[in-house]
Amino acid sequence: MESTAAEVSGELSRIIPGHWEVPKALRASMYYSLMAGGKRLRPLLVIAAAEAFGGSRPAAMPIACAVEIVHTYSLIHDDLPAMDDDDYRRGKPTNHKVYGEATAILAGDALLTHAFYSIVQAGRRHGVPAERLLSIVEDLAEMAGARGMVGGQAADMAGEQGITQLQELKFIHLHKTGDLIIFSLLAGGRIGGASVEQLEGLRRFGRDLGLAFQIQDDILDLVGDEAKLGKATQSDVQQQKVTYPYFVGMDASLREVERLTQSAKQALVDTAIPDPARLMEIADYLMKRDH
Ligand SMILES: CC(C)=CCC/C(C)=C/COP(=O)(O)OP(=O)(O)O
Ligand SMILES: C=C(C)CCOP(=O)(O)OP(=O)(O)O
Repeated sequence: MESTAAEVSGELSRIIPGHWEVPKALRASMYYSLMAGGKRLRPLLVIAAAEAFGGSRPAAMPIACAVEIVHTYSLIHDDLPAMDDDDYRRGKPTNHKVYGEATAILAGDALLTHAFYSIVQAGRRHGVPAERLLSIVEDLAEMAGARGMVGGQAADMAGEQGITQLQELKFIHLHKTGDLIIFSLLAGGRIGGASVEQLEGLRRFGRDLGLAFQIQDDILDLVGDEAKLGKATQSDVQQQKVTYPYFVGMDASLREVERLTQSAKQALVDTAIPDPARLMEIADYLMKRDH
């Protein structure tokens, strides 16, 4: 997983074509957050899902980069004063702290737009059929936008004054975090030529994995090590956020991460996927992660 993540980082480091004339501060700000590290979880899922069906890694790579580009934009915007107002991300000062709010907003905008350019490169350079790319573009527009990640973030912002029901928090988790994880799996599956039933299995896997991942993020927000996480935890912020353990307690939250991870893996067992080992491995790794 580490070497695949390093390969993704290598690709991300040259994502903007060299001959494009891009204002210096904008280019620097985009690369600052893209290259600040991060687990590269979503690209790993794209590649593992593609390879689970015998899909080619070079063909999956532009899609893997696209989802990390969207994720990075979402973190830049999430950290802005108008949203979470965070000072640290991926172990470094947040984008707006270094480049200012205007450039940080524009870097996010440019990254989001660039994701669609990157998806198209899978067709231009690696011959991925246009019909598959159309479905991938459609999925990304749906799952990163108003019905997906942005919708989840909007619900999160609206609930800042106090979420009163676990059901509301689950909606936020499913969309602000889960949808991009589901997208990654579906896109990888599409690159590998997965059938409709197999895509449904990947969707079930992604849904439970995404929920487990965000509950784990909430747990680490309370008991995690800031140095390892590279971002502030609740011990360090003014306003306490309503997180999963707030509703059910820490022990039940840990058990829920385990239950959802098992349920995610079961979705793969129930679906005929030629080689699901790497996807299973990622699920197990995420359950034990400390950053
Ligand atoms: C459209 C936008 C801006 C989407 C942001 C989506 C997102 C998953 C933010 C991080 O959530 P978080 O605040 O729970 O995580 P962290 O602890 O990493 O800040
Ligand atoms: C969706 C959430 C919880 C925001 C952080 O995502 P990651 O934990 O994947 O962040 P990086 O490793 O990419 O920095």
